[in-house]
Amino acid sequence: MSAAALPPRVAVLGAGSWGTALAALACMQADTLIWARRPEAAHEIASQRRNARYLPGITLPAGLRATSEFNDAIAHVCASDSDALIILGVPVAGMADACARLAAALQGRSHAPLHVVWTCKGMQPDTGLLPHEVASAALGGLPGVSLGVLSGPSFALEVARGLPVALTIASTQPATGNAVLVALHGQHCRIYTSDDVIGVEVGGALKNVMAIACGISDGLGLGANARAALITRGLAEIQRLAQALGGRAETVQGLTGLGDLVLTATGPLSRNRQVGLAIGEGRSLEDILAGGMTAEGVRCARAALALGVRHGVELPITAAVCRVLFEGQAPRAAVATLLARDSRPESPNSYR
Ligand SMILES: NC(=O)C1=CN([C@@H]2O[C@H](COP(=O)(O)OP(=O)(O)OC[C@H]3O[C@@H](n4cnc5c(N)ncnc54)[C@H](OP(=O)(O)O)[C@@H]3O)[C@@H](O)[C@H]2O)C=CC1
Ligand SMILES: O=C(CO)COP(=O)(O)O
Repeated sequence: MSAAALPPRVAVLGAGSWGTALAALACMQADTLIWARRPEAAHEIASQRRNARYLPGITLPAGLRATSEFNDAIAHVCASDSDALIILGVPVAGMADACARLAAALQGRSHAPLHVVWTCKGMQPDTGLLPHEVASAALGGLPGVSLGVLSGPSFALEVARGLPVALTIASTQPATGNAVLVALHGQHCRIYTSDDVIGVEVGGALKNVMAIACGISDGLGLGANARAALITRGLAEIQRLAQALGGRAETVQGLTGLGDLVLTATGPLSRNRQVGLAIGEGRSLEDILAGGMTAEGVRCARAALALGVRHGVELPITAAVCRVLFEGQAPRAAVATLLARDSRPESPNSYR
């Protein structure tokens, strides 16, 4: 697959840090409009070239247009006479809402092939549904609409600064991979393609939980050896769940699994790691999340554990994170419990 075709029109729905950084990237080669639900956020992007709350210090490209009118964003892509791309930049908690809104806005509109891709990393808290299940329920039956997930190791602030990044688009529809490739693959951004939607989504969801675990360990001052062990055994845990759900081990070992796990578990910009660090230093979860920070590993930990139970997959690190976050177990006691487990073969599948 090459990036030879004309770039599609792009609408980015959600103007937080990642939506804005992706829109800034896309507008370098595609006609791009970003939608923010708050009018003042759209106005700040359009008139001041800034999104100070989410990307402090960044000047956005002059070519990026913004709106707070949802229908304007949908009209922008539907007006295209060739393939167009919608990127959902909302967290997993806003995914069902955004998909329902999108489905309603598309009713009765004609459009060329429309590719809808999401960037969220997590699971629905109550149901454990992965993002593709949420998207399929709302959008799956719509004619001319195909779906995919865009993921990988990518701190929004670094991307907004024009630093290099590699991302993976996973879709069962090659045309969706191609639309993302043509819109985003370029000087600073490499796009890889995959058809393993489940593997990509489980990697993105669980790496946040592992980043919390590594943050806790570092906050306790347990050292680099402990962090390396958590990353490696965390990867094995992610692989077990991904395979049980139908994903592939090779995907977990790629950008969206290992790559994003290493980034998030060690990178100072990670909000999930910051949550873990603060817990390890003795702060309460309520206090840490009081400012409204997006840290999807918190709610994902419980959903993933329940999913593991349903599928007979043991997730010891996820279970330890849950005990610390939700059951009041002291972080040091959780570490002791992990260390006291019986020895076993290192293979990720030795648990099943
Ligand atoms: N930040 C990063 O480096 C990366 C993030 N991601 C993933 O991308 C997703 C978005 O994260 P990120 O941009 O960081 O999050 P942020 O917290 O920075 O921003 C979230 C944005 O989504 C908006 N939003 C939230 N709920 C809804 C909703 N129901 N309808 C419409 N808009 C909504 C918020 O609007 P408002 O401002 O009005 O509250 C805000 O603009 C997450 O799943 C994250 O894991 C992936 C790769 C990198
Ligand atoms: O997903 C991310 C980088 O790929 C961002 O991680 P955090 O949500 O922990 O900040």
